[in-house]
Amino acid sequence: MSSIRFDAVSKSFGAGQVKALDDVDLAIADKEFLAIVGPSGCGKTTCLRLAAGFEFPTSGRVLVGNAEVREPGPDRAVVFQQFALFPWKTVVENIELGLRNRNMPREERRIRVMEAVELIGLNGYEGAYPHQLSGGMQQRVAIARAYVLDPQVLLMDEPFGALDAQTRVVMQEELVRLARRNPRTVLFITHGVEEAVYLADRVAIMTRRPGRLKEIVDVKSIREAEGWERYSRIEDVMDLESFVHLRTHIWRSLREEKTGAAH
Ligand SMILES: Nc1ncnc2c1ncn2[C@@H]1O[C@H](COP(=O)(O)OP(=O)(O)OP(=O)(O)O)[C@@H](O)[C@H]1O
Repeated sequence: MSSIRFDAVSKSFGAGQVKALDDVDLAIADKEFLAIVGPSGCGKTTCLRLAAGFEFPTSGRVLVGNAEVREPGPDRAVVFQQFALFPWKTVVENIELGLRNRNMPREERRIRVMEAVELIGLNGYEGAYPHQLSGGMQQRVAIARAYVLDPQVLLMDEPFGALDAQTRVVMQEELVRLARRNPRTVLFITHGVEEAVYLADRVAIMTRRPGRLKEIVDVKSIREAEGWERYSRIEDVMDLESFVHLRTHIWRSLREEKTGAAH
């Protein structure tokens, strides 16, 4: 069981001058994919860093699998926008780094890494160095590095933000495929409304800073009712009336926050 729960979480920085989060209650179910969208600076990354154990709430509690988060742990893997691969290590060496840190025996490591290489479609590039790979391939290595640890929880902060539009689409489609084959509890931060609707089971919309939860949109029930899963291409899903409707709804809600129309 690897749910994530924010229980009345507030977070301030710098002796309280900057209030980033204000009384956030949010529950992400085991194996659920939840995306957070919200205006810049509303506290999205702060939510993720709290779940990762890189930061701690000023008040309230963050729980992963019913245990309060007190430090980073192997049950949670984090993927950031900047891939942060080691340039002097090959694809395989980059992917197996976390397993080495866990003192996993060499043969087991090899099997796990090869499975991840296969899953993420990097066969043939095992010995390549990051500078020999495109941005999309580098990000796939970063995602494989997270998956190989077989974490119960994946925390992804704008993981495709630095990619060009076409590569981004390929990565989004791949993540959906991976999520179906190997579901994990995912907290996904994005500025992309379409990306959120395409990937997530639910989309949480945050208010302007100090970030509070404004609304949670249930995408999964509509995705299932409207049979989005029949389509493997993002553009076909994005064409569906039900998709457009959800996207527009979230856009409006976000625009209210940006322009302050709701305040
Ligand atoms: N370590 C820190 N020290 C001081 N202030 C911080 C720190 N981390 C975040 N903040 C502030 O907290 C607020 C929320 O930041 P956060 O990065 O969580 O927002 P965000 O929603 O992820 O923003 P963006 O969409 O622009 O990435 C911002 O005002 C930011 O300046």
